[in-house]
Amino acid sequence: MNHVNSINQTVSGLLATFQHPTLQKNLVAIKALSRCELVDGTLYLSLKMPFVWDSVFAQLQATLEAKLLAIPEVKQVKWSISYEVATLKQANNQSLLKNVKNIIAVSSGKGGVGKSSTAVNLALALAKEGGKVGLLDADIYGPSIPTMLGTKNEQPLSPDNKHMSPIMAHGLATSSIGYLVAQDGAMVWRGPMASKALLQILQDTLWPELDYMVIDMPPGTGDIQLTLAQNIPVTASVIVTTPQDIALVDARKGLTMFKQVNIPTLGVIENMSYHICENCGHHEAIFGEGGARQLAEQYHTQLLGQIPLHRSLRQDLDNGTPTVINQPDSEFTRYYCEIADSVAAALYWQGEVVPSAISFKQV
Ligand SMILES: Nc1ncnc2c1ncn2[C@@H]1O[C@H](COP(=O)(O)OP(=O)(O)OP(=O)(O)O)[C@@H](O)[C@H]1O
Repeated sequence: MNHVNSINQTVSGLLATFQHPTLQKNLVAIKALSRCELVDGTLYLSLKMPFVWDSVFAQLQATLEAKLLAIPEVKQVKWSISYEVATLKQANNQSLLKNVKNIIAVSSGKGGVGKSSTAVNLALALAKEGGKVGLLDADIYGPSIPTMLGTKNEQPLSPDNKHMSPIMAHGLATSSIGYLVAQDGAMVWRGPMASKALLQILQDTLWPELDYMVIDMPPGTGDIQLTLAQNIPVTASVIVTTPQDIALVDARKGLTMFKQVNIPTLGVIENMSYHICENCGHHEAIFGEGGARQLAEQYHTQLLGQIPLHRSLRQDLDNGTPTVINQPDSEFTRYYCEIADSVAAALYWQGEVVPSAISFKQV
């Protein structure tokens, strides 16, 4: 066997041993290695992944670095990662939205559990992990995304008097009904009207090419949510809950609703899992413990992650710079990034890949 082949085989063998919850098949099986080349003692390793994975990529490097440096010819390793995010088939065979590969609906059975906060930080974390990401605020009752992103005084421009440009915020392409109505304008929407308005915003926004669009759905499981879920070309959903019993009862209704309309659920995110005392760092489970995990098990889905209740998370949102932006190196951002990787991976493994030739076809 020649030298090059033997290094290739050693590297592949090592890569194949790397295990992580985001990998249902190993890196070699999914043909993730796009470059393996030894030049003057430097081993260039490049991965191309079908879902965002930056944080796990850092873990991979830490796990394998020493083993790679133990190969006699290798003096140093230069890693890189790129993405060709897969388009997964939409639920209910809905037509794809132009430029948008995958749509993730973030829902909650009950109001006030932190659905919008989670949607915003999840979208930012998907971007931080390597994706091109959009965020649509579909919470027609109280569109809070513009406040959370610090864009509430902005108004979308219309370059052709028909479509509108998204508002760019912290690297996300965003749109919200909040950009179009007066801030104190009380909105009384009936199901079909709300759904029509939302679909129009979704379709009339000039979205750039996006790997993931996160939709902040209105809270609850009534007619409006059902109509929206059925009419938006959603790929999959995520349910946000707190560990409190009453929130869990409503989260259950959310899981049932998506099942009824055949939209797969990727898992449950538990927000306000425990309170972190600002003075002493003590963790207290003020809303109870273990509820979301049990819920996920009962519905054969996964607990995607747990976010603590902490004053700085609220402050960051109130200031228009969510935690993933304002505290990029914090433990909170790490939690959101881990959730983002789990969401992106679950979407890929649960879904059916649409060949890339038709994935950008306009509807
Ligand atoms: N983990 C957290 N720690 C601290 N504050 C939080 C956390 N999650 C959410 N909040 C705060 O709780 C409030 C409600 O959050 P948010 O608006 O995201 O809830 P929601 O479920 O989207 O509400 P609605 O149902 O009204 O749309 C906000 O002020 C937000 O800043």
